[in-house]
Amino acid sequence: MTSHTLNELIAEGVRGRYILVRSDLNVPLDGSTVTDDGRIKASLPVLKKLSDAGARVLVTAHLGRPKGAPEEKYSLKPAADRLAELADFSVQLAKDTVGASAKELASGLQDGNVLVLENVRFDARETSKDDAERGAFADELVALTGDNGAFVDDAFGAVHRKHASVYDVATRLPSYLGDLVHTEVEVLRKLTTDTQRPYVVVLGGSKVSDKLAVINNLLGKADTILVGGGMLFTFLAAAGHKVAGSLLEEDQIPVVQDYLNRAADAGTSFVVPTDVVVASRFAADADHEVVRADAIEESTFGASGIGLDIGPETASAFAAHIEGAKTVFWNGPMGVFEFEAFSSGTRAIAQALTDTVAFTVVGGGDSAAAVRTLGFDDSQFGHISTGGGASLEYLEGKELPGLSVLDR
Ligand SMILES: Nc1ncnc2c1ncn2[C@@H]1O[C@H](COP(=O)(O)OP(=O)(O)O)[C@@H](O)[C@H]1O
Ligand SMILES: O=C(OP(=O)(O)O)[C@H](O)COP(=O)(O)O
Repeated sequence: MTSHTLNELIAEGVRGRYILVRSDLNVPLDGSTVTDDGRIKASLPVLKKLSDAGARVLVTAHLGRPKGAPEEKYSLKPAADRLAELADFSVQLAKDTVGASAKELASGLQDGNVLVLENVRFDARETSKDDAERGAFADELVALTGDNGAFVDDAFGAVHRKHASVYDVATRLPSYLGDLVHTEVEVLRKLTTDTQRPYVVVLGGSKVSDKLAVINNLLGKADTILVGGGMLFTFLAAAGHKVAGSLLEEDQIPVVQDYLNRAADAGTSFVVPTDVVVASRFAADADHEVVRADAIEESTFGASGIGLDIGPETASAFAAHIEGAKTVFWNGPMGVFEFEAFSSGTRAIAQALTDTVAFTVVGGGDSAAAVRTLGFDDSQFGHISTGGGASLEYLEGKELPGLSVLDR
């Protein structure tokens, strides 16, 4: 990559200039409480560097996946409040993204102050597939920076998204690579150029179709793919098993069948769970039991049972693969770790990663949150990436819009 760096921008001089920064502040919340502030802490250094240099910083970010209109539960307020607590500079939050509040607060911004704009996904144009629509939104974001603005992309977790605040603003302003994105890419680049084998990839989480898409290019790259989390049920269904009320993306079954058919020739083996924890309902205090993965509907809860974690036999099998690996990449919790009763699988995988001599990378907002909330420390892993989908797409060798747009 030959992008301009943040240090180059600082050297050009930013005092008094409006600098638009895309950060990834997509943090897990419990009501209005941030349950893991890893992404906020990771975003802080770039904001501080710009603030210290006298820039007037406008931060764009998303939270969750609102449907293109404001929704209070997706407000960036909890994230902005936490950022303000951690920062030694002024942080304000606009009530909108490019509306009256954003304009008024931006125009009153002093040198060194930071203004967070409300969730960019409250505007449907942010994620539109239509270039003109995204462009129009990008124009409005850029207009907030006046006539001497610049753009810094520091949202590693969103570099795989061709969205207005990631991609289109960079085609309109002098643009620079943020330090977080730079560091993340350096680590992942080393992993792809000098992969020590066996290379084991552990996949889970709930963004099933996003992550299934990535497997296509991991075939032949990874030696073993351990399948947990929400996506395991699509694998079980592809093998002809019933999964009761578990998370299932039926339209993805043929995709998974194709992967399973091609795996052996590609030199990649899939390890699919042999047992799962099935619950009576999606709740922390739900009744639950361990059943064979091919007999989920035979649990006490019948067709209404929901698989919320991998079982102990699967966790041990996964741990053995991780123990024998030289490189491990993990994205996506093995189960609904937010509920103690369904956190064992995720805990077992985190433990296995800390025990192995392999180089380990954990990627993803919720995966990083999981290892921290389960009591592990960042220092126990080779690298904790702020991006799950982004790091997976980087590892599969795909061109990432948020990075390629910064290339000179
Ligand atoms: N079996 C399951 N059913 C439903 N949700 C699950 C299951 N296993 C894991 N999850 C959920 O997946 C979420 C994280 O998924 P995802 O966003 O894809 O991960 P990351 O942010 O690490 O990339 C967690 O909130 C977890 O509760
Ligand atoms: O949480 C994120 O990605 P991740 O769950 O893959 O780590 C990023 O903030 C991107 O969010 P998105 O997947 O809704 O575009």
